[in-house]
Amino acid sequence: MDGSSSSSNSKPITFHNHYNNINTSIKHEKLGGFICVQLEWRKGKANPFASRISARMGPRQMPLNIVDDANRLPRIILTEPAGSSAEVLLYGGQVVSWKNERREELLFMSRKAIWKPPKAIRGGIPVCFPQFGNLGSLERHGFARNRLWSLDSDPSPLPPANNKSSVDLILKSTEEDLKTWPRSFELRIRISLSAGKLTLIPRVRNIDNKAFSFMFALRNYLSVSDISEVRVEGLETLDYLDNLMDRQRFTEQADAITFDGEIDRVYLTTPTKIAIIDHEKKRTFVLQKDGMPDAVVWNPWDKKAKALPDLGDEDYKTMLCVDSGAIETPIVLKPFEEWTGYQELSTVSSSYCSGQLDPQMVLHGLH
Ligand SMILES: O=P(O)(O)OC[C@H]1O[C@H](O)[C@H](O)[C@@H](O)[C@@H]1O
Repeated sequence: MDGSSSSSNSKPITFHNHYNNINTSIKHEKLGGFICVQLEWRKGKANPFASRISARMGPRQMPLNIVDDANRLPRIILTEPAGSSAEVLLYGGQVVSWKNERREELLFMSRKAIWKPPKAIRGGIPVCFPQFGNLGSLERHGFARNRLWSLDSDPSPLPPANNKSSVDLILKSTEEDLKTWPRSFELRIRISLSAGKLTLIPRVRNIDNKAFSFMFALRNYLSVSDISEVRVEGLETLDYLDNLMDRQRFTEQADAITFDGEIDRVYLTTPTKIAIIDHEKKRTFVLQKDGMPDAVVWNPWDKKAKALPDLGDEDYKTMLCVDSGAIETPIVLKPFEEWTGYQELSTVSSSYCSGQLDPQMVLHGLH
């Protein structure tokens, strides 16, 4: 779906964009049940923010492709020439879909996901900030995943993004958040799509006058064909904290992680590459990360799945969370310091049967 193509019956309307208080001119058209809007930032004389956006985008920059879906949640559609796509919600700053050039969905989304604030959406790539799990006094996994983020007009020092395949989002502390977590921050994320690759660059800036620390994780709900046939390589011999055993520390003994029951572990100080091998699909996800030394592996299995109201009873069979995180050692920022993380998800086709896959080659970049 490409909202940048305007149709003859698309009529421009003007509305006040409450997501970031910018007046925008909109062309809208019906596309497969969505209202598709094409945002054209209008240079606002009295609005320095809007002027900055216009300056950044320049006259020839493609407009962002934003649709307001059936749940009234604005989502940004990213596309790239090879034909893959990604969809990102302002709600949670969350990637909710990533499809390859054959239009196959690569991320898991619960069939019972609740697409309504204040619940976090069960699937895609939720952002866990400033807390992971229950490791603190805040709501589980922090509040970032259930806040409405804004488009980020000034992603510097990153260069301006290509609006067709990339989007910059920002979340700032609200009055309400400051009551429970009294630290002023700016949390940014750049989400970029290229052929076979989805890249997320999160950043946290301390705009407070005192230092603070936080945990951070990108929870990757990967779509797999059958969890019993999946193996994860790259975490062997590492220490992990087992959330199912009061966070006791163990050392991984297996050659690779396979699944036959509930798992909820934080692997510590992992290599920068992890391979998630889906035998049935003959597909391997390669997770590359930086600035987020830990990796969480989570599958609720049958009992927990039944207890989660927004997860289908059988959904655990087709999902696996492998997260990038900075969890065991929280990140500390002095005033005006910024932390930057990096995550890249890509897929390679794989088959043990045909002997095409050597996991070591995938992990060590020899493919
Ligand atoms: O249901 P959520 O808040 O998304 O959390 C999902 C799961 O995440 C973590 O891995 C926690 O350790 C689990 O206890 C929790 O069930």
